[in-house]
Amino acid sequence: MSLLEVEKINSYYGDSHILFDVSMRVEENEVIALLGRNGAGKSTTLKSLMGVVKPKSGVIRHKGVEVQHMLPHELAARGIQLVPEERRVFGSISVHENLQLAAMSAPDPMSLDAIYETFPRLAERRKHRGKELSGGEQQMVAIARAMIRNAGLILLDEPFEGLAPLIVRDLMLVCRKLADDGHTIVIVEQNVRAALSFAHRCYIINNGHVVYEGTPEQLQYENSVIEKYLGVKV
Ligand SMILES: Nc1ncnc2c1ncn2[C@@H]1O[C@H](COP(=O)(O)OP(=O)(O)OP(=O)(O)O)[C@@H](O)[C@H]1O
Repeated sequence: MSLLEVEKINSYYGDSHILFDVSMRVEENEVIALLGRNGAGKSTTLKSLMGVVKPKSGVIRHKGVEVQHMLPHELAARGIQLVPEERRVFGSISVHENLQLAAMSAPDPMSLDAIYETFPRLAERRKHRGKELSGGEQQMVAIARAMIRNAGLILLDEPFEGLAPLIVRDLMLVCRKLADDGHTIVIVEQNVRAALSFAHRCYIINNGHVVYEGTPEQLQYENSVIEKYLGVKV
């Protein structure tokens, strides 16, 4: 049994049909990259996994239990945590206080010492206020908050968006460490090369359809797929 099984979900915004029979699976300890052009349906897929958008048909199973009817807070309680594109770090309180707040709202929080081990940069910046952090550091706080809640499945929505290349590199190292430590992650990202540098498998979505599934190694030989659906070199 996979940790997450998505079977033929169809999601809509009002009357607009956005996802068409999207199927995918996520194994425990696996990092999955969801790739595709702007407007392809990647964020809508994440929102469907998080209960923010309710699929009109299809099944989503988490640990073998059907969850497609559940509300976001019920899915969060099951250990599915979304790190949204807008990072929502509290600007007027310190990094440490931001993390403490996350720990206070979790039933069985991870220790902050363990978090600081994974994110040494946050340990250095623990006394700085949220608004004094760079975009990459804010993204680290957002990811750390999901980890503190002992997320069994972390959904990352465009974590590298709008960050300078050097900061993307730092954050990629963090993501690679999370992958090496066995965290299960679904990452939506426009920066294909960055996402594929630590993903185990990827799905490409185009016009709301899954058009490719494979490992980054397999994908690098699929020039026509890359050109048609991603428009970049991998
Ligand atoms: N709230 C909404 N209401 C109506 N249509 C929406 C809404 N959000 C997204 N869409 C449309 O749904 C389609 C898929 O959008 P989605 O955000 O899932 O794409 P994406 O692959 O994540 O792309 P991007 O990287 O640009 O966010 C697009 O055509 C988009 O215009």
